[in-house]
Amino acid sequence: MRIDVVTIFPAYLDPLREALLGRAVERGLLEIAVHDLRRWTHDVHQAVDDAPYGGGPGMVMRPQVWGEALDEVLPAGPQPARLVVPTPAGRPFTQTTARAWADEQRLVFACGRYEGIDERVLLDARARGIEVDEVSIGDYVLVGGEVAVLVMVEAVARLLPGVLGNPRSAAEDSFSDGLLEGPSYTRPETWRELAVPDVLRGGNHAAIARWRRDRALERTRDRRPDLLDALPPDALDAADRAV
Ligand SMILES: N#Cc1c(-c2ccc3ccn(Cc4ccccn4)c3c2)n[nH]c1N
Repeated sequence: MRIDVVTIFPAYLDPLREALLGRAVERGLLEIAVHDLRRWTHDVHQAVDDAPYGGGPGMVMRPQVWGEALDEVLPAGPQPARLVVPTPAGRPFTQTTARAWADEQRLVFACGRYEGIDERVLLDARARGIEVDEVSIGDYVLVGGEVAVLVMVEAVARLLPGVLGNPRSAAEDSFSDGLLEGPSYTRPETWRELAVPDVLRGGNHAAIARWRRDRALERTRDRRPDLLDALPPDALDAADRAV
């Protein structure tokens, strides 16, 4: 997979070169290129924004600059690519989204700032046959798209083959079965007079699986009842429903 990110703050994306993702890039499991949007300005001030038509607070990012940038980074043509535009007005980005995007050959992220990007940039991309997803990482307002891109790139990249040391981690993490993960423990057996639950030290794998499922159901019911409501009818068996 190749990932391109266009932004006026390229350094915001430096964390993509660190740790797990940095190692994945070094190992050739994915490519990441970050582009400074100001490269496509032609004025001495390198202006990327202007006042909104119709008035209102803040500024809007100019279509000319974005148009030239995306013409170069995401040229029209038969390449399967997806343009992702983070926005507070977007569809929710979820684990399901991450899984779908993990199958893409190319993802191009457009990081807006100010009050966002002129709508015609997205219309033009769609008119050029490019899949455009406007997505939000949560119901709160950030200052720009860069942090959202860090979140989404990590969520997608960890699903790529070979990126995680243990592929079971991605298959069994939160949301993989529609539930939140339950509590985890490691050594020592007792810490500040708090003991690890006996069942986890007992070696009975069926009992451990049951205990973990029960804790996941309890936690999901307590913190995210909406996820329980969204489960398919046959997702919970009688033992689950008794929790
Ligand atoms: N994903 C996501 C986001 C964002 C986000 C993403 C991109 C931009 C580009 C500019 N702004 C500031 C801004 C403030 C007010 C109205 C419009 N835009 C962004 C915010 N906020 N919250 C999320 N979950």
